[in-house]
Amino acid sequence: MTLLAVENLTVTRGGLPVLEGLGFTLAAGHALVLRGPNGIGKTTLLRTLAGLQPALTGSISIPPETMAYAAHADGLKSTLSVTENLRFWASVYGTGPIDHALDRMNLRQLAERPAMSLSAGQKRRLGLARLLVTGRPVWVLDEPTVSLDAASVALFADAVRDHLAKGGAALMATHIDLGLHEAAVLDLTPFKALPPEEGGYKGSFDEAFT
Ligand SMILES: Nc1ncnc2c1ncn2[C@@H]1O[C@H](COP(=O)(O)OP(=O)(O)OP(=O)(O)O)[C@@H](O)[C@H]1O
Repeated sequence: MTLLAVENLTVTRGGLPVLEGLGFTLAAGHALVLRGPNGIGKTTLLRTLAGLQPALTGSISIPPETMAYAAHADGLKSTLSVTENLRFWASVYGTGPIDHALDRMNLRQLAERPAMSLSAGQKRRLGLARLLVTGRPVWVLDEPTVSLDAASVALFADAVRDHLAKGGAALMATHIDLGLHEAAVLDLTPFKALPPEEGGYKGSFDEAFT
C-alpha cells in the first residue's frame, strides 16, 4: 500500500528552485534514504513534504494526519521532564501509553530529568522517542542521528525496523550509514535544478500575475 506519492515535484529556497522533477513513492513497510551533498536540498524537500512550505510544481499525495515530521530542532519542552514531554506529545496526537517509547530509546533512567538537563544525544533520543508516541505511520526525518553515538544509532535503526515491520514507512535524509540494509536510497543529485544563468527557472514578472 502506497503511503506517500510524489510526482514531478519542484521545491524552492529563497524563491528559486533547488530540486526539480522529483518523483517517488513510499509504501507501507518501506524506508527510503535521501542522499546528496550539503546544500542539494534535502531539508528543503522534507520541509515541503511536511507542508511547511509550498512546492513550485508537482503533487504530494499522503492521507491526512499520517505524517510525523522530525526536523533538526527537537521541539522539546525544556522545563518538562522526559516523561512529561512524551505525555504531552501523546496527548497532542491523541495516543496512549509512552512506556514503549521510553524503553525503545533507552530513556527509562532519564525519565524524571527535565529536558533542558539532557545532553545533546539524550535530547535527540527523546526527540526520536516522540515519533513513537505519535502513532503516525509515515516518519519524515531530517538527519535523525545527529549527536547520537554508535549505540544510539543502532537503537534508532532498530526502532525504524520495528516501525516498518508494523506497516509504517520512513523517509530520511542522512549522511551516515544507519545499517538499515533494507532501506532504498534516492540520490538527489540528478534532480538538482539548473541555476538561471544555465537556463533554469528565472521566474517571471508576468507569471506573478497569472
Ligand atoms: N533562507 C534561505 N534563502 C535562500 N537559500 C537558502 C536558504 N536556506 C538555505 N538555502 C539554500 O538552499 C539550498 C538547499 O538547502 P538545504 O538546507 O535544503 O540543503 P541540504 O541538502 O539539506 O543540506 P545539508 O546536507 O547541508 O543539510 C542550499 O543551497 C542553501 O544554501
